[in-house]
Amino acid sequence: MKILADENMPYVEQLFGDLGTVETVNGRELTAQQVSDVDVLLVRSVTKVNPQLLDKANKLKFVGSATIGTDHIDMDYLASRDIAFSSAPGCNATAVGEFAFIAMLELAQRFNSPLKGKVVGIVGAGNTGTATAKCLQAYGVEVMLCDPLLEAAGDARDFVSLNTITSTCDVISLHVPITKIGEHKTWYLFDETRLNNLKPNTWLLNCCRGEVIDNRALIKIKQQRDDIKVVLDVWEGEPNPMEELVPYIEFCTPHIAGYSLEGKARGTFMLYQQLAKTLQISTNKDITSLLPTLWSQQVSLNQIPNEKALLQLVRFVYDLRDDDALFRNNFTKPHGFDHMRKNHTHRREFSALKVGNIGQTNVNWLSNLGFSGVEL
Ligand SMILES: NC(=O)C1=CN([C@@H]2O[C@H](COP(=O)(O)OP(=O)(O)OC[C@H]3O[C@@H](n4cnc5c(N)ncnc54)[C@H](O)[C@@H]3O)[C@@H](O)[C@H]2O)C=CC1
Ligand SMILES: O=C(O)C(=O)[C@H](O)COP(=O)(O)O
Repeated sequence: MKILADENMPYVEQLFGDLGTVETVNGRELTAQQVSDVDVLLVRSVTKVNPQLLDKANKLKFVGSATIGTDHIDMDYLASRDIAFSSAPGCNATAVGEFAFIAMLELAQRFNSPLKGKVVGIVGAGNTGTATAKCLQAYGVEVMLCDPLLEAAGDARDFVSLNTITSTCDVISLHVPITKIGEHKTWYLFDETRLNNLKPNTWLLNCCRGEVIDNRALIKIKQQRDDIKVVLDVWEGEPNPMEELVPYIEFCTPHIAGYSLEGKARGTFMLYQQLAKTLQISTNKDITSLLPTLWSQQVSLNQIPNEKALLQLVRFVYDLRDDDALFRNNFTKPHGFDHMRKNHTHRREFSALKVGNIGQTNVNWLSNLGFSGVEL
């Protein structure tokens, strides 16, 4: 069996090696010729899986995407060809939640304006939105959720409208899929009018898809309003972000909010399990044995961390400023955006670090945030 996989998919050989011959390719440049003789195709978000790519792939029986988003996949076409498909819902939700939380702590430090005490609006309360809310609530920050689809489906949580979010919240974090049609379409959900209506000093974070914000309108607004602070992990027109936009953004990253080692490994592992199910073979591998330990496994605290100390703790796991600096130096270089993604040093999730307490300090909220606990 020939298995063709995106080169940015860790652990693919370890997991799929026993099932067939694994070859890796540049997913953005994948051609119809390269997939013409494959049985299994494993992609990431940069590969458009459509008739143009697959028309010659007559042996293909399974397509897997190690991602949460599926906007790059023509599902109807796969169904019409009777090709099994699986994505990896939720695989990197923790990574995105922690990334958004870390970015908010960084903004708080930069503008000397504590996160604690602010109200954060989450737009899209699915896996990544909920993971973001979980971090914020563990730290004691008030969260408002906006998700008209979940609300209509009877989700028991409290929801508010998008207008309430923009008029009430100090921070807004976007976590919706990209959709171009329907009552709740998200393409340019934040258009010029909505951006104009943001209340003074709003912090706006986008970790979902670039086109949820009209990036040209964002440039225009930022030229007039320096009070709004923006963090972008995703960009309209990837892999070529608008060069004029970058100087207006506080923290810039190349679509790596979901790039924790755990998140990527989970994505590959979920596809391995789904392929095994499709082929009706039993699996004998587990994900934990694949993951290395963090360079430092444990830190001890002797007092309850204040916000500054919390930022130091999270920087110990992931320092967002490093990726921001790399971005600014590299995004205009040829293939710069994809090169940064390919060579990204996968950060670890909070759970990779054990946080213990010395003395009577209660750090339960840090376990709620995701850190592993340790008895000292
Ligand atoms: N930056 C990155 O590295 C990553 C980006 N993503 C992106 O984030 C998106 C969301 O991921 P998940 O939370 O896991 O998906 P999900 O499907 O679990 O949740 C998305 C939620 O958005 C809601 N929604 C849809 N339209 C809405 C609207 N107009 N207003 C408010 N809510 C709306 C849906 O009802 C759903 O509950 C993915 O589709 C993907 O495009 C996902 C993972 C990593
Ligand atoms: O899961 C998703 O959806 C994402 O946006 C991925 O984290 C993007 O990563 P790649 O698939 O482009 O490597």
